[in-house]
Amino acid sequence: MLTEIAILFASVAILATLFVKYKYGYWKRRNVPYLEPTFPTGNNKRFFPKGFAIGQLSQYFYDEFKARGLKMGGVFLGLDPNLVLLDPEDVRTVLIKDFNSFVDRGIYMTNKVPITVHMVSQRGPEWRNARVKYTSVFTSAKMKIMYDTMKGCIKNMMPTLDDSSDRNLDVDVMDTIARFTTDSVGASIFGLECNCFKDPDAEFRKLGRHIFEQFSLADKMRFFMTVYFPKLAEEIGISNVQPEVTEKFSKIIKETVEFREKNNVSRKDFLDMLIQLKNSGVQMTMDEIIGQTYIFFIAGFETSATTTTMTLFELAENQEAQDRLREEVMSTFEKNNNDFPYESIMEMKYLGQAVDETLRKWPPVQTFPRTCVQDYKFPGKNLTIEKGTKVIIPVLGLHRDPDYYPDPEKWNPDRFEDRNKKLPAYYPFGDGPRNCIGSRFALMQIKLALATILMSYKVFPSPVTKKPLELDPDTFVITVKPRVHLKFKKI
Ligand code: HEM
Repeated sequence: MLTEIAILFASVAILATLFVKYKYGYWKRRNVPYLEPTFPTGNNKRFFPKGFAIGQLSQYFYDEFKARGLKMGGVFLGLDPNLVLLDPEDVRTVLIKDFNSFVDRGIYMTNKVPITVHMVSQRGPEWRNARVKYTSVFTSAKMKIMYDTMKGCIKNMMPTLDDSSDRNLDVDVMDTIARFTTDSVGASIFGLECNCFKDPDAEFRKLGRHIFEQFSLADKMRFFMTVYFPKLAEEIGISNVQPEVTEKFSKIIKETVEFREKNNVSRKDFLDMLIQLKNSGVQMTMDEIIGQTYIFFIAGFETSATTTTMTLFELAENQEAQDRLREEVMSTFEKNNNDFPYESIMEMKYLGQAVDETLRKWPPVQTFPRTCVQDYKFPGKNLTIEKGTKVIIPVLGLHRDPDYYPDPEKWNPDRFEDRNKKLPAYYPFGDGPRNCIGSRFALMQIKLALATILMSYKVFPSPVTKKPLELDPDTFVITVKPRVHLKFKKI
C-alpha cells in the first residue's frame, strides 16, 4: 500500500513538473528571448506584495531587455506568459491599430463579487457597453458642472497650509493633497461632504487609505490567488477588494442612491448623472453603480494626488520654473477678474507643460496590460501569440528611456513646449479606445490645485525629504518612500 502511495505521489510530482516545464517553455518554443522564470511566481520575485509591485517589476523587465538590445521579450507572471513591448511602434499597434485583437486588460474580476466588475476589469462586449454608457458623463460640459464643486473643496485646504506656513512646519504633501482629492472626488462623484481637512480621519479618507495601504494576511492571500490562479479564484468568487472596504463603500453608495431617489434630490455630481441615465431607460443595476463608482473613486483621488505632489516637489527643486509658473498663474487670475474659470485653468500653457512633464517622469500608473483576445500574428514578425497571452506596456521604462527623453531624470517642462508635437513614447493615460476615461477630470483637479497653491505660497524643499527620492516598491500607484515633505511660505 505504501509503495502504491509513493508511486502515486511520484507520478503526480513528475506530471506537475512536466506541466510547469511545458508552461515555462512558451517563449522558447516561439523563439522569443525571455527571462528565466522560477516556480511558482515566474519572474516576479515578490510573493505577498501589497500592490503586486508591478510598476517596478515592469521597469526591471524593460531595463533587462533594453540592455540586451531587444525590442520585445518574454516573461512569466506565475505560470502565465507575458510579452513586454519596448518599441513604441509595437505599442501603437497593440493599443490602436489592432485594438480589436487586444480589447481586454486581463485584470481580475468575478461576477460573483459585483465590486470587482468595473470598466478597468470588464471584458469584450460588457466593457464596450460600459464605455459607451459612461463616456457621456466625462465630456467637457459635464466637467464644467463639477468644476465649481471642486473649487469649493480646494478652499478647505488653505487653512491647513496657512497654519504650516505660520509655524514653519514641514508639510506631508501627499497626505495633504490626498485629503483635497478625496474631498473633491467625494463631492464631485458622490455629492458627499467628506470633510477631510476638518477631520483627518473622515470616513472617506480612512476608506481611501485602507484601499491602498492596509492589507491583512487574508487580504494578501486572496490577492495572491486572484493574481496567480485567476480562473480558480473567479470560479470560487474570491474578491481582490478588502471585505471591509466592499461593505462600507457599497453601503454608502446604496444609501445615497436610495435617499436621492426617494426624496427626489438632484445634485450637480456624477452620481446624479448616473441616476438620470438610469431613469432615462438606460439599463443600470445597483451592483453596477457600486462597481463603476468604486473604480472612479480609487482611480480618481490617489493618481491626481501623486501627480500634484510630485509637481510641487519638482517646483521646489526648480525655483526658476516655479517663478515662471507663478507669473503665468497670477496674470491669468488677474485677467479673469480675480478668478480661475474652467477654461483658464485648462488653457495655461506652462502649467500644462509642467503637469505633462511630471506625468512623464512620475507616471502614476507605471505599467498597464492588454490581453490578446484571439491568436495574433505581429505584423512583419515571425511571431504569433495565442489568445489569452498578456502584453505589458512598461510605461515607466519608456518614459525614462534616454533614447526618447535625453537626461530622463531631469524634470524639464520645456520638453512639452510644442503643444502640437506628439511625443514618441508617452502613455500617462494609456492610448487608443481603452485609454483613461477620467483624464479630463484628473487634469482639471491637478491644475486647479497647483494654480491655487502657487497663487498663495512659495514652495521650498524640506530637510525631511530624503534625496534622491526612492520609489516605494509596495504600492500600485507610483509613490516615493519616505514621503515627500515640503515647506510652504505664504506670499
Ligand atoms: C493623473 C490621474 C490619472 C492617471 C495617470 C490615470 C491613468 C490611467 C491609465 C494609464 C489607464 C489605462 C489606460 C489604457 O489601458 O490604455 C487608465 C484607465 C482608466 N482610468 Fe484613469 N488615470 C487617472 C485618473 C482617473 C480618474 C480621475 C478617473 C475617474 C474619475 C479614472 C478612471 C479610469 C477608468 C474608468 C479607466 C478604464 C478605462 C477603460 O478601460 O475604458 N482615471 N487610467
